[in-house]
Amino acid sequence: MRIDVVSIFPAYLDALDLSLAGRARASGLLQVQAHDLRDFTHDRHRTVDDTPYGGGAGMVMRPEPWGEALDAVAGDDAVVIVPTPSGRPFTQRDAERLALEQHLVLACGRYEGIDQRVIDHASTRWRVEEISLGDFVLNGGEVAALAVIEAVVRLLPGFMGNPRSLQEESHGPDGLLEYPVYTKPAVWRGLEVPEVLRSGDHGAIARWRHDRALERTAERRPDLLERPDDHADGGGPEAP
Ligand SMILES: COC(=O)COc1cccc(COC(=O)c2cn[nH]c2)c1
Repeated sequence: MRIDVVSIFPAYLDALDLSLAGRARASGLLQVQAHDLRDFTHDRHRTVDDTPYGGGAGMVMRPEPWGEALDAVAGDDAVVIVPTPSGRPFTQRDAERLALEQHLVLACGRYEGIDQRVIDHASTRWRVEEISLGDFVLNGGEVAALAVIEAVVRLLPGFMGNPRSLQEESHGPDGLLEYPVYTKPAVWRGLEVPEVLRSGDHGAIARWRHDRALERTAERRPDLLERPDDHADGGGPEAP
């Protein structure tokens, strides 16, 4: 897989060298390249933003540099991913789907956003996905891009140390949150590990874990229990 990231702060992506993606890159199965949007400007001040038509606070990212950057970076098979507060919610299902792609281009917006014509024009040439990581606002797409890259890269075959751990994780096939986990010591600050987990009774352990996952999901994410088809693979009967 190849991942290109376009940003006015390309150094943000250096963090990938520290993470799983760093190992994956070493294995040659993944190429990640950050690009400075300002390299696609031609004025002395390398201007990337301007005042918004229609007025309003803040600045908007100019279309010309973005047009040239995407032309230079995105191949025909690329999926252009634009993190934005106004995007569709990004879920584990999306990470799984994107992990099957050959080329991802992350377009990191800043200020009040990127001129809409960039998205409109890009959509005539590539698959473009505007995605949201949550109902909050960052100063730019870089942190979101790091999160999307990590969520995708960890699913690539051969990158995750122990593939089994991919099956039993939150937002996994059963669509529930992860159950609580414990390790040694058996007693820590007077707190004991639940007895069942040390019983060796794997059936009882599986039941206990499912019950805890259900409990936690009902408590923290009741939405995941309402429409199973949105979150789990298959799940309940198809809606009529
Ligand atoms: C068309 O897309 C754009 O214009 C993107 O522009 C911006 C502007 C400001 C901040 C961001 C970064 O995304 C988020 O803040 C975000 C993503 N998920 N939750 C919060 C992106």
